Amino acid sequence: MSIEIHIQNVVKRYDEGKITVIPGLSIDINDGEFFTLLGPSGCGKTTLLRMIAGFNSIEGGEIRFNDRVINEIPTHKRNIGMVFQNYAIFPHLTVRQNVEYGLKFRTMSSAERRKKTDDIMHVVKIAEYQNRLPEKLSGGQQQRVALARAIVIHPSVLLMDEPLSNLDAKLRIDMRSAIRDIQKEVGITTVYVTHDQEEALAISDRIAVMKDGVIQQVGSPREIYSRPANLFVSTFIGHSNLLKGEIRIHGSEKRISTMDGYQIPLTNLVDDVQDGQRVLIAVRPEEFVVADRGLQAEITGSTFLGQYVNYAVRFKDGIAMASELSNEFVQDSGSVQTFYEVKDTLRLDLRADKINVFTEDGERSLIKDVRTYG
Ligand SMILES: Nc1ncnc2c1ncn2[C@@H]1O[C@H](COP(=O)(O)OP(=O)(O)OP(=O)(O)O)[C@@H](O)[C@H]1O
Repeated sequence: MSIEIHIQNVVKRYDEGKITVIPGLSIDINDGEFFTLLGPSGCGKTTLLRMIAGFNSIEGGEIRFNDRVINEIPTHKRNIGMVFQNYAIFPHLTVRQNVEYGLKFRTMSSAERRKKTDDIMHVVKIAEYQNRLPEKLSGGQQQRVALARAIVIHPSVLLMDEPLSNLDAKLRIDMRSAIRDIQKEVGITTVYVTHDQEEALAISDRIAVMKDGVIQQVGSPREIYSRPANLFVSTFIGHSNLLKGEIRIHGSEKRISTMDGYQIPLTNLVDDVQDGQRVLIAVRPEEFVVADRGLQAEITGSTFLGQYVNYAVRFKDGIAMASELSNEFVQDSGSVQTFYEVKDTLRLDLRADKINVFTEDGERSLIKDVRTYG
């Protein structure tokens, strides 16, 4: 069954209404979509997920699954599958019994129950250890069991709250692709909570970035990374180097002037910028180009990371930043040096079509066509 989730102006208050955690939030989640709520600790991700699940009351607005308002519908009647960080699988039951447990409250023949369990263990790739107890499984395998138990009921909606946070770094990466593949195979509309931006970029169809209970931007991973709607999104997702600058308008041409006087022509600024307006320029590390012209920079440190060298750089106007240059890139640039040493000076140009420009207070992007709500 196809399910869209519509969240309209929902409000969450705690402590008898004294604390407002979500002041009025709206999102539409598409059928079959892998949708992620991303934000720093305490921004209200879990609170919102628990409202969708029915564990939290809703103090205003409504949540609908398709046309059906679910505000007052108890959790067990919402047909939801859930996976949390602590797996919550039963230690005294085998893998098969754990998965089958998901079907305990469904009326069906034992043959049907067995077939559904077999099918899902196959999809989630745990059939080979179906007779083992959880203590004989790795963390990743246990999380697969939890996932299998959540989806064996063919839920309308799958909710996951930081399901990978107990796993080590390597396993997290393996499991996030596994979760994504399984979700695409079964096609269940999924809401996923994480504070890990790389995980969100890797796993999601779309991401809602939240801060203090307010959505900052909704968009595809690519949109959010390359065209952040404000400074918060720009610095929360990936690394952004910040430079101060000013708008210069000469006839129909618009430029950004950095503090050391370097001028970057930009063709994609919004129409309402003013000559002399102060702005913030956000540059991803990979948007620097070693060139003959550009910002004067001095290397203040370097970290070798295999594919990349991460350089700390100081610019003439004194702002220090980290710049990641790939080894290959530095070689291909025609520079005589493959690697730079501390105290080396160089010039860094910026990829004008890639950089982002924000109002001085960081509240709004000044790049045309940036979508706040995808
Ligand atoms: N039962 C509660 N009573 C009062 N305040 C609460 C309650 N549950 C959560 N909060 C507050 O609501 C805010 C949002 O919490 P929530 O757990 O939703 O954040 P989160 O974004 O999921 O954070 P994390 O990533 O740390 O889990 C926090 O300030 C938290 O202290």
